[in-house]
Amino acid sequence: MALTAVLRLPARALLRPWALLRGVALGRTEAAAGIRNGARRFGSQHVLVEPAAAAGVAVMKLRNPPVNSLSLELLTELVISLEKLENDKVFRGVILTSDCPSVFSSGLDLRELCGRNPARYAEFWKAVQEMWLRFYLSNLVLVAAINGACPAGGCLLSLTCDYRVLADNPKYLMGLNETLLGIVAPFWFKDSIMNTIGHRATEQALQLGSLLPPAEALQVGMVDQVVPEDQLLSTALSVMAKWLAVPDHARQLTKSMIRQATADRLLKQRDADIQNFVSFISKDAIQKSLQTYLEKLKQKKG
Ligand SMILES: CCCCC/C=C\C/C=C\C=C\CC(=O)SCCNC(=O)CCNC(=O)[C@H](O)C(C)(C)COP(=O)(O)OP(=O)(O)OC[C@H]1O[C@@H](n2cnc3c(N)ncnc32)[C@H](O)[C@@H]1OP(=O)(O)O
Repeated sequence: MALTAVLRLPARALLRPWALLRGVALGRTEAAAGIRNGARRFGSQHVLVEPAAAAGVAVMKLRNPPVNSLSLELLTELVISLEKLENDKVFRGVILTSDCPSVFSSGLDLRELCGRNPARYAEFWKAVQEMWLRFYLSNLVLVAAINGACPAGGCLLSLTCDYRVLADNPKYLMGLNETLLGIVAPFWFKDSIMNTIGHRATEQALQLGSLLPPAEALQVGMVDQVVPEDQLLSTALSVMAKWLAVPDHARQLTKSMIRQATADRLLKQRDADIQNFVSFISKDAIQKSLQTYLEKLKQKKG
């Protein structure tokens, strides 16, 4: 960034050097446009973060076209973006949504699960764990504004949030469909859904790999609200206002009291969980199953 451009920045941007670094990553025009609007706007290649109209609230958009598959890069950038917001005392809440049309996130990037070596599988799985732990235990209020299909890892990401609003569109299916791919959701995926929809509903949803349309997702408690698509963001903002009316320290300690034990189950056995994943995913039968699923997805278009 040229010195003249730096000098034109408001003082508050200069106090946050990472905002400048992001400006460099974004390209000068986009960063400058954000600041000209009186709002700090930043992003990485796959995650766009901009302040919402409401004070203290940021909107975090996933942008890994075409379907926001959770690649190692996207997972890493999500964690970095959240950490930056947590360290910036201005922000108290985040609305998580998608920048890709009609898909919130297609889940873990299947290309990360096929044909890689054990070291890469281990690195990828560590990033999945990290994303889940950081989002699940975040001090910030997280509201998911789900504006598209939300299978598997996409559903998991939304389950880390404190509240989920889903746009009412019959194509926006949601759930943990791992069994349909011939794979098994790890225990912490299961814990996330069970803490949300309860034991009996989880028995069915997880074994059947159910992908639920909005009305059913609402009925089972997978989401808290279903609204017309054009009201998604305004609803998420209203929900956020209600959550931010509670003093942070009391809400944060309460959240941690409810969630820490679930996170600790993974924290106590992170390495074993990685080893489990690597040996499971490396099996020939699992690789075959995933390849077939990926090919079917590709053929769907033809
Ligand atoms: C006992 C021990 C247990 C140990 C635990 C071990 C293991 C657990 C392991 C793994 C857990 C994994 C969880 C996951 O998240 S797996 C991912 C599951 N995701 C899905 O099933 C969703 C698949 N995608 C879709 O259904 C559709 O794409 C979607 C509804 C999201 C969007 O449909 P749309 O019609 O708009 O787009 P498409 O034409 O289908 O897709 C466009 C393009 O993108 C490719 N693609 C789709 N999803 C993925 C993905 N998840 N990863 C990578 N690529 C994806 C698709 O193939 C198309 O590609 P192309 O044809 O344009 O090249």
